Amino acid sequence: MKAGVIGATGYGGAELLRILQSHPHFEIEAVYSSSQQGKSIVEHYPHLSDIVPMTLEDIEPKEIARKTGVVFLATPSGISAEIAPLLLQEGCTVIDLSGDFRLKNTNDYETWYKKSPAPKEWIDQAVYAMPELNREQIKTKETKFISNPGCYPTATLLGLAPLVKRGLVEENSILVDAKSGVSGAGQTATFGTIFNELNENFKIYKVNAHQHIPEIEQMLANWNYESPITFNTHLVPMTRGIMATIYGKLSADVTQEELLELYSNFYKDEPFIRIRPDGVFPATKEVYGSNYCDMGIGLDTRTGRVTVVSVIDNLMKGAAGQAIQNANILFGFDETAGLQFTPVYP
Ligand SMILES: NC(=O)C1=CN([C@@H]2O[C@H](COP(=O)(O)OP(=O)(O)OC[C@H]3O[C@@H](n4cnc5c(N)ncnc54)[C@H](OP(=O)(O)O)[C@@H]3O)[C@@H](O)[C@H]2O)C=CC1
Ligand SMILES: CC(=O)N[C@@H](CCC(=O)OP(=O)(O)O)C(=O)O
Repeated sequence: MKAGVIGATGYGGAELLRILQSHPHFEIEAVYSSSQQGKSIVEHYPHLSDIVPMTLEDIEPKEIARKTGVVFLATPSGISAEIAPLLLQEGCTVIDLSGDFRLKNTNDYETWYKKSPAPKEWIDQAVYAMPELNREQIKTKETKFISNPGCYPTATLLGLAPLVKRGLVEENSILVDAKSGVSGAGQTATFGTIFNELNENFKIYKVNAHQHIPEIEQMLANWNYESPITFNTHLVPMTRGIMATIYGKLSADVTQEELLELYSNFYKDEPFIRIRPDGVFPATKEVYGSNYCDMGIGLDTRTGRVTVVSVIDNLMKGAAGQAIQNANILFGFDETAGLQFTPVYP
């Protein structure tokens, strides 16, 4: 299957190329750029020098449709909203990594992203695709447009799903304390991401205003958890990794043993989910460079609250890895194809 990557010069794009390069069923047919057309991708990313030295091409939807069977959009929010409809109209199968097609309610998009939403007809066609939670919907023959989930929502929703789907969390009790490495902010430096600001520092940002809050709440509402969550994000001086520490008040008497059993059973057939044994909690390095989401679960018997720790690599399970997992499902390939990376450690 011939694949194209738009936004190939970005971090998400580079990670897609790293995976696609050795994927057994996809081959990189073309890479696209809005600012570096005519240059080789290797000039921008020398670490990719063993892929065919590919020249970055102009984003021409007709030509992209002619050349590729699937196109990955690793472009910023606001940009995907413009490009995806043009590609879909030409008959492309599109996997979009941005936040532009995740929120079904366009008012939510305007409120949280502070931008104009994508056309509603295309938002309605996009399948919000987190394989562990809605695999069957991704598999349907009509699916031509995947909206890949956000990095924080991936770690958070995978951590919450077993509890919330079983109705084990009290309304108005979920708090999420999330931390990310700096590659989550993409490759363009801002004041907050320069070395002096990051080094030996630890910062909270977008307090109670992160654009991933409505994405998480949208899915929780599908599981009949209707109340808002408290969700905050922190920037950690590391390159990759997300840790979501999730707290919720339990609505029934359950033991630590039962909680571990619940999580182990819920994810027992999932190739990319690993549940730690009793008393063990994952660290971000334990998933670095891989498509895993690792979790640890701890019951606090004094407060009746549960703590779930969920870690992913933001560029893998949080972006490019999940996008390839979705593409594998969409095209009927083995879901783990091209994604069997053991984490890089230490
Ligand atoms: N980084 C992460 O961990 C995650 C990122 N995402 C999402 O994935 C997408 C890509 O993120 P990331 O790779 O980090 O971002 P980067 O900023 O690293 O790269 C984005 C790329 O988009 C391209 N671009 C910028 N403006 C335009 C434009 N007007 N038209 C076409 N292309 C444009 C640029 O390439 P060029 O100038 O060559 O066109 C740029 O390299 C974003 O929507 C992000 O929110 C989602 C989950 C996690
Ligand atoms: C560390 C960092 O800055 N992370 C970004 C993640 C953005 C992202 O992935 O944007 P989407 O909304 O398109 O998913 C942030 O918190 O905004």
